[in-house]
Amino acid sequence: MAKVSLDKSKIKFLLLEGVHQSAVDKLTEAGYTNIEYHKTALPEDQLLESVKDAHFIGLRSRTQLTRDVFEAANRLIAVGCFCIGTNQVDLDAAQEHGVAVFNAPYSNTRSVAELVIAEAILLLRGIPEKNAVCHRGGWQKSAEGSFEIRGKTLGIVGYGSIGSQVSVLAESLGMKVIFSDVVTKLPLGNAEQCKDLDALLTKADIVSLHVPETGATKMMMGAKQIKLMKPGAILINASRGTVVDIDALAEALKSGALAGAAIDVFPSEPKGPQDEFISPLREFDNVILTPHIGGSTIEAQANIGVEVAEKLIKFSDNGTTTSSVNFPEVALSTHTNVHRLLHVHHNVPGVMSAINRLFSENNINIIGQHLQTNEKVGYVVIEVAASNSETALEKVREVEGTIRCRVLF
Ligand SMILES: NC(=O)C1=CN([C@@H]2O[C@H](COP(=O)(O)OP(=O)(O)OC[C@H]3O[C@@H](n4cnc5c(N)ncnc54)[C@H](O)[C@@H]3O)[C@@H](O)[C@H]2O)C=CC1
Ligand SMILES: O=C(O)C(=O)COP(=O)(O)O
Repeated sequence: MAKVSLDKSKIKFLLLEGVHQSAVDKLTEAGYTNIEYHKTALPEDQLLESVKDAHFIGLRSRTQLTRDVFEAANRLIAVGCFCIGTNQVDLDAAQEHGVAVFNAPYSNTRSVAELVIAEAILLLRGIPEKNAVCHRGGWQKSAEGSFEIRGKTLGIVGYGSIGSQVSVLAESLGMKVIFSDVVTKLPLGNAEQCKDLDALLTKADIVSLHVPETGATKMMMGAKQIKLMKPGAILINASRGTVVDIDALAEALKSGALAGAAIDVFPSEPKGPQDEFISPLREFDNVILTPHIGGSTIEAQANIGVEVAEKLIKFSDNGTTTSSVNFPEVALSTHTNVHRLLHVHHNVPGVMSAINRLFSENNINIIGQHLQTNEKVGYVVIEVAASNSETALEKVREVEGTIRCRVLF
């Protein structure tokens, strides 16, 4: 019988930005040996070249997967974001090209939350300045401007996985927690939801941002919002660099309106260690600057490697799209004695009836069918007898509205 599915050794995984070895190990164990591994993000021209024959891409927050990349990646079937954020991927373009995108929504939550709490303690004690003074030979032994975090009010903006985890840790340290979110959320512990961001800003001693990058969160902490913060308050941002107006923050620090800040993410981040980190915040000793390492712990990275690799393997091996961020979710068991056609199509009237008609006209029995749709695309998995799969694949590919179709033995 003619081959209708690729050998695993021919399925190329392009792994970027030093995703953890645990991902490589998982893929290899599952028989996927064609792995192009890069420790860093690739320059755009090199990325466009490397994606040409890639079936899967694995990346972190740095690599921008634009529409141009999807246009160049003819064979691509899925993207794995080995992180939480998916703003670096043009999800609409991915969907239009029939490419499923996965991420690791929880694996580095705790790492970010721990860092935020540590920064809150250090900043309220004025440690970053005192540390800098010591390094320069000084000795600033004073309680002036140093406070315990116990009893202080933490304002969490975005009460999702990370925000709510920060909330629990903060309360365990005796902080009062308030939060704002676009969605009404069940408060954990004694936390209280504020009516809006402005209300939170006027009450919090420390404001910590945990929103995703969206149109609505872009510059949500601008000059106006920063001015609403309490005199001597502290701002922590480990969400995305576009959320804070860095120049306005620098102004507030210069004038002494804010007592300090901890910033992990920036509007423009160096591409790698070879590039200089440029920011107006470099001059402030009372600002903790970190190179986007909120989720960078050994534990988080190892877990993320396994979690995302498993999602890609499942999708490749049996078509499961559970927890995809842009694709209709179909959960499938392993298939035995049948071949599976995985058909991605535009969600327009007539596609499914055309597919079913075609099966009936060609006398191909449908053993199982699993369909899920979202607003734009439909994903149908059709199980047929092995002897029918080649013809079935040939036929369904011709159905108008088809984006892509592959077959699994
Ligand atoms: N610094 C780092 O290394 C890391 C940064 N991140 C960033 O943290 C973000 C948050 O992560 P999670 O908590 O896991 O996400 P999540 O999706 O669980 O929570 C985000 C929360 O923000 C809320 N939200 C969305 N738009 C909002 C708006 N305009 N105003 C107020 N609230 C809004 C949502 O309703 C949700 O409750 C990620 O999207 C990512 O960008 C995540 C991991 C590591
Ligand atoms: O998980 C996220 O969204 C992050 O921002 C972490 O990104 P990274 O994997 O460290 O490039």
